[in-house]
Amino acid sequence: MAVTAPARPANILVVDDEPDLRTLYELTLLREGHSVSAAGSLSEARDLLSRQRFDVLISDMRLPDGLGLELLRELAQAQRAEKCIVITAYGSAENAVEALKSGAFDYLTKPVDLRQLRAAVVEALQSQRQLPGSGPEGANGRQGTSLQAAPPPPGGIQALARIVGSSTVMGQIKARIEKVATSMAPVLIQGESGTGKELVARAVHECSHRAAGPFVAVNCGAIPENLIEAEFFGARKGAYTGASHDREGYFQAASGGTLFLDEIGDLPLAMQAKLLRVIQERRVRPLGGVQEESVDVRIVSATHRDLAAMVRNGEFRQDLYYRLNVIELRIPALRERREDLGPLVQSLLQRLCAESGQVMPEVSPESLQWLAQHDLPGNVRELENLLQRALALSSGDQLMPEDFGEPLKLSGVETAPDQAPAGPATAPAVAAPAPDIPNDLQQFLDEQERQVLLKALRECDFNRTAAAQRLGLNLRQMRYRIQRLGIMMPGDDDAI
Ligand SMILES: Nc1ncnc2c1ncn2[C@@H]1O[C@H](COP(=O)(O)OP(=O)(O)OP(=O)(O)O)[C@@H](O)[C@H]1O
Repeated sequence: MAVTAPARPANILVVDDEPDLRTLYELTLLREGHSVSAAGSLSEARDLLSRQRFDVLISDMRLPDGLGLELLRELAQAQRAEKCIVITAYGSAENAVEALKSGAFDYLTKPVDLRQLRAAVVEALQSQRQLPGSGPEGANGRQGTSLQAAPPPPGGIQALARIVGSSTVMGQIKARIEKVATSMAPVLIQGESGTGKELVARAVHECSHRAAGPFVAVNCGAIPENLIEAEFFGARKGAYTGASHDREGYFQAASGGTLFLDEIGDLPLAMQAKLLRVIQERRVRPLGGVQEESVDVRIVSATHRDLAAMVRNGEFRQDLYYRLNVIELRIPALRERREDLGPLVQSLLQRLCAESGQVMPEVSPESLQWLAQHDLPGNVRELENLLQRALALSSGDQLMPEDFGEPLKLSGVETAPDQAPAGPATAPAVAAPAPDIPNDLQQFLDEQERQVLLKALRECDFNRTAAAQRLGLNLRQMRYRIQRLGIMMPGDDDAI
């Protein structure tokens, strides 16, 4: 873990029943310029906490008169602003997860690496959002820093504003994003394809104290299995044929920031085990490397699949699920929050028109009704594609239902009657049914292939890997075909 900036002098309480360790932590923190108080038990800690406010509390998990977690819960209940770092025994995943769930900012594993201790304190202090003039003032400072509902940084406010939706549930999700952004706990975002999981992940990053660091998005389903380890952990020169120089992996690239693992359910089982180890140890060994490197990333993952069911079926490791799912954000499908449809249509149209330099048309009430009647299994992404198509087809200054068109039907390919086409790729309408003997065989076959691909993609929630499997193709062949046929696959720019 890299210590990036020196911590501002802070007021820290260390709770550990081992006098030697207590002294070690105390000296380390004093050397950083902090004021340190120490306690050897829960009751001593409670006593100090009742008389003073601290910036950071560092507590061992097991104390003679109870668990460090009790302090965390009491502080949370009293809405106190102390950031808590818990020290857990080596290999006790349950405690680490439990601590994060109870509101700890972060945890450290024994034996504590003092560099990690210093780094965790720096981060905890950076993550404390201060209202102007409300900064903690050291050991003898003001009586109370209680929880301040300061707004997120400007980038965070913008990222939250990009998530359009005024439904109650979206309001709750935004409030939760703000809240969870101030800790290091892993976040798992679940929701159907196109519901805005990546937007949410970015907002978590932008609202966090890591906003100035990188946000690295990885589509776990798009990496060929033989390259996955090098892509994640980096590779040393000569580690495999063609590795002509040292290469950093996603973990190194995201250092100091957030690593967004999209489509985590697509991660092969062997790789799941390796990822778990990295998360637990906070260290990676690049492929072909001898030395391990410490990693400093916050992990946010997402999936449109039912991970809990995958765990039950043995397709996803339970221990990894447990580690990733410390904080869960579930994004509802668009059909479950239809009140968001109107604002989304307006906002998406605005963006699409600005991008294409078009004057923004009005949307007729009939069009809105038409949209509301459809389930839109591809959610906001499908809505975006429908609007793009309507913009291309519309000739007036008002979008009408006919501009959204009906699904294209070609002989031998069934398209569900209530499903609108997924995007502009389907826009070039074939006015007449295909003739028995086409004039242009290649064009005819391409169109057939395009329809089959679109149908498979739609049925697999636009997941390329799943659609490829369905069609007996590998991912590379699928991607080649999508590109060759000019299918405007939603989220193309997300794919790695
Ligand atoms: N609430 C929203 N407000 C504005 N735009 C949205 C919203 N939700 C999704 N979008 C837009 O829809 C598209 C899909 O969003 P995003 O990529 O975040 O979805 P996703 O859930 O990650 O999809 P997938 O599971 O396929 O990766 C993007 O263009 C995004 O900007």
